[in-house]
Amino acid sequence: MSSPKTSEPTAAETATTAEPTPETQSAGGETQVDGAAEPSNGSGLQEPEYDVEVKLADLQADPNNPLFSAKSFEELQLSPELLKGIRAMNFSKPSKIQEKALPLLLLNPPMNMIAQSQSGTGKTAAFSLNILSRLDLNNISPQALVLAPSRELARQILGVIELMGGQMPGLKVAAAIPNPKRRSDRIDAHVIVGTPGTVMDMIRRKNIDPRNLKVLVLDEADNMLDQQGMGDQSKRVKQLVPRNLQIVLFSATFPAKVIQFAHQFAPNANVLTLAADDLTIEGIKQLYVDVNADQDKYATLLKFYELMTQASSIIFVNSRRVAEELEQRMTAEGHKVAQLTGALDGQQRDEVIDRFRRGEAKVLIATNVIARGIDVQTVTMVINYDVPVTVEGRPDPETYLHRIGRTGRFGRVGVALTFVHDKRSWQNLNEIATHFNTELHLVDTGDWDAVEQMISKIVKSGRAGKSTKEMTGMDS
Ligand SMILES: Nc1ncnc2c1ncn2[C@@H]1O[C@H](COP(=O)(O)OP(=O)(O)OP(=O)(O)O)[C@@H](O)[C@H]1O
Repeated sequence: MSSPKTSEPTAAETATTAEPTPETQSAGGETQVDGAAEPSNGSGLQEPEYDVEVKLADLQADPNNPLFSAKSFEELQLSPELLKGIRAMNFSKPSKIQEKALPLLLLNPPMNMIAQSQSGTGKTAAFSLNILSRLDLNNISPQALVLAPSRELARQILGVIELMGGQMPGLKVAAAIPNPKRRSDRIDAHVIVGTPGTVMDMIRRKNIDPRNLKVLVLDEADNMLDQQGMGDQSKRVKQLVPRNLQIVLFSATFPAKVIQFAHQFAPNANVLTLAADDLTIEGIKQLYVDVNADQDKYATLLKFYELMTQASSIIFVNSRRVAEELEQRMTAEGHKVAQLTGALDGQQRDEVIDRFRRGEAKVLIATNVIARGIDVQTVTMVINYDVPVTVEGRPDPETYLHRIGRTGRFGRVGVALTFVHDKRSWQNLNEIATHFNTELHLVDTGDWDAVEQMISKIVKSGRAGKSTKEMTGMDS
């Protein structure tokens, strides 16, 4: 990053309020599996090139054995119903993480797994296939439990499992997310997907019977295990479920501070990891804009508005207050935006995210509640209106990575644009870029035509695969 043109901030300028709900926190990490660029998938999209390191808990699985790298779904000996489900999703071959993780996940007797792969590379399908292949459909009691950090993500995972298991007769999948009207309802389903607080509460009230659980998945596992995230809740859930179940931890990030706890939580796990340099996705063009003062941020944001509405965009902010202010101001000026923060009730949150998924709302202003896991393929632009920071006000590389990962899903291209407005925010972003050893490009707001042309070109091109220079007109 080039040096900031902005001056030293005042304390007031730098103060940011992290979203206080338990469903907001971040994660970060380093790690590395082998592999070359994927040929085109069924969708015509191409996965980015990256290496995954495999660490096996015991040597019963030889990583060089072709059985432990599945090049097709057929060779995994899945049921015909599951193969039909995969076809219905238009997946023609496994993604890199699916290729590596599935043979290990499906081993019998089951083994625990800690697996890392970049955002948008198909982790959900990997753990969902494992779950679905282990169910006894004749027994309508919970056999698999998936925990996720937000209701939005839990609902999304539920949708994937239902779609993938759509050909499995009698399959029941249920959500355990906050719902004041159904707090006392008992859940009879084969698979439960929920947020940890609600799941814990429902097990204690005997509305979820944990006795037949065989698989426990923590999606966004680093966040679910972090003491500043949902670590305590996840630990309590684990105390309430059978001891011998298969524990599966998935995330794009595993920062050093949680990795030890992850190994305690999922003992003797097979481990799939990525190198820190491989964490960012090439299809996501990372830009930043340097504005002079806080007030100029809004004016600059408006300049991008038209580009944002060309497809779908998310504007991330660090507090509910800024989300509300931006929404009110933009709406009053006739712009169509929606807002999603932990201040809304569950029903409102569901309505907002569903409208955004359907493309009825194109610009979504959000706090970190939806920074992780949300898969809306039409999102071509992510704006960090505020540089992500931890509750202590430190730069938060993991949240940055998860936020920008809402675009550029499964080989698509996207733009991630971060605003810096003073020395502190510039330093924070610079630390994030250094953490991932990645280059961010300065947008020259002196030439709007060029900016517009460059971003439109990326946004409209839709898919990755071209060189950065070709895509952006910039050297990477
Ligand atoms: N084998 C496959 N072939 C084609 N598309 C796939 C395949 N696997 C997953 N996808 C698609 O890729 C997209 C991203 O998948 P998913 O949401 O599971 O990513 P993720 O790795 O969990 O990302 P995040 O880290 O952001 O949670 C989804 O739209 C999914 O349908």
